[in-house]
Amino acid sequence: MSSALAVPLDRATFAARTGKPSAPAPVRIVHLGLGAFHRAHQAWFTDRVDVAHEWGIAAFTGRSPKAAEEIAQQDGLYSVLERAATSEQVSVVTSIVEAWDGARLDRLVPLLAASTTAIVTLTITEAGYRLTSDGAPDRDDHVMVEDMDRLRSALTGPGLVAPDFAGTAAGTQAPVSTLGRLVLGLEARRRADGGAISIVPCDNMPGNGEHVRAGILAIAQHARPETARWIEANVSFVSTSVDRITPATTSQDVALVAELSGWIDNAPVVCEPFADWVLSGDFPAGRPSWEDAGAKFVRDIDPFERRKLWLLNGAHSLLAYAGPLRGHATVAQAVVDPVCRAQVEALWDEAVRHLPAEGLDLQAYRRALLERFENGRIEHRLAQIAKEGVTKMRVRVAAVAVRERAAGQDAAACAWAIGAWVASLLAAQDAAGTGEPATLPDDAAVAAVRAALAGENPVTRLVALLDAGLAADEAFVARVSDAASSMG
Ligand SMILES: NC(=O)c1ccc[n+]([C@@H]2O[C@H](COP(=O)([O-])OP(=O)(O)OC[C@H]3O[C@@H](n4cnc5c(N)ncnc54)[C@H](O)[C@@H]3O)[C@@H](O)[C@H]2O)c1
Ligand SMILES: O=P(O)(O)OC[C@@H](O)[C@@H](O)[C@H](O)[C@H](O)CO
Repeated sequence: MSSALAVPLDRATFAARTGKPSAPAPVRIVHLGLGAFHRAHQAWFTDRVDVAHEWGIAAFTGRSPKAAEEIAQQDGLYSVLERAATSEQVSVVTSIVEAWDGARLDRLVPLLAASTTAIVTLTITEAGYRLTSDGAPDRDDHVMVEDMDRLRSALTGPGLVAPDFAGTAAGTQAPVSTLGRLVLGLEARRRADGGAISIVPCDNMPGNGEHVRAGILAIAQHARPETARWIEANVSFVSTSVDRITPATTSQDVALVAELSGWIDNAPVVCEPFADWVLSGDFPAGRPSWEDAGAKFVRDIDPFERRKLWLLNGAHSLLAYAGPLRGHATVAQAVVDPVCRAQVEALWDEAVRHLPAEGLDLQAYRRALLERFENGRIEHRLAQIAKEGVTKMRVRVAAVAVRERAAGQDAAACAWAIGAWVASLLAAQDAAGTGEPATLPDDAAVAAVRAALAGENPVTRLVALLDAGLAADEAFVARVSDAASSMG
């Protein structure tokens, strides 16, 4: 269809054209972090299975209100453009029924308190949790530190929650971090006797359910021990491994969606056809039958998580740093570079030594990953993946290196990947010239990265940001240093 004939996407027009219900489903899921991935994954899974129209999602942005404003103008509707190597298709997702700025605590808190709300999902990026690697609130993060104190005075003060919550939200006591807001909402649920609920983090972190549980309990314990006890007894934390390559949407994608579908949609998402969701944990207040769209519910999620983080995400991070140094801008370009590809394969050889041989079909998984990476219609920018390198490299590559070294191996491919990260930071610093601060990729740990780059033995100090044991391992650091020099 010509995009000139396209019409704005909204619920009434969509219902009239398709015969689908025009009334939104009731809110039973709250989502925090209304970015591209939520729309391509959890909202898409829910949309596919919710034939009875029972599971509406109220989605909140994490930082900027922009995505919420765009989607709210379309009554929550948006298009998913699935791009395979040789074909593409567009579908409209209707499961998001409300879209809000995350700062709208006057809507968030009552929803979290309502007994009709059964599930909270999150995609706020790894850094957005503001936790240390062991799940403790990050005391070096001033937002987290200030929120913990705000919550302590808010939770012990009178008149915090509904019906007069809007006034408090505008006041100084309102938390600004996502976990702070969540603890506030859980306290409101406790006071409202809203019952049990599941929290389902969907970010790329190992043991994400347990990790977030530890953080939320520590924040609540600091604010009000009674809140922490209620959370322990009533909140189920579900761990997940999530997978669907979803790059940031471009203006060309917006135009293409109008051309292919006839909808003027200012908030489409683009992703690959592949989608995977593995979950482990309880849903005491119910859940959509996500398994009908291919989700898997397992007892032990650990092998699935490690396979995905070490193979898919590990390779992504390797390419994100090595690729630009070799002139590439996207995953599809970098993965066909013979040097990068050989290093990806070598990294995978190291990682699979620490994965169970049974049940994961590792050879087929690796072959499929290469095909997915080579899909040139998915323009996955390496610069997007390179952000938050410290958090990502810790769990995607350093975790494998630690196991390799403990097993007496040289961990050469892990060292090469970490060397690429180091080389990219050193190159950014050099590019800045004398006296100018380097323009480094976004990273919550950027101050520590800058300090490491400015001091003596920058390679050792950078490796120390990933793992102290690796930094003390002279042979390993020498390999990282050699790899970085060969790329610099
Ligand atoms: N995009 C993918 O291919 C993909 C695949 C699997 C998992 N994920 C997970 O989803 C996360 C989000 O990816 P996306 O593609 O939706 O990104 P995005 O940039 O489109 O959206 C990120 C969302 O997180 C929020 N956010 C960012 N930093 C935050 C902070 N410090 N505090 C609170 N909220 C914050 C933003 O406001 C936004 O709502 C990733 O970091 C990853 O953990 C993404
Ligand atoms: O989303 P991030 O920033 O955690 O990581 C970038 C990519 O590695 C990631 O988004 C993958 O594309 C995704 O995990 C595939 O399922």
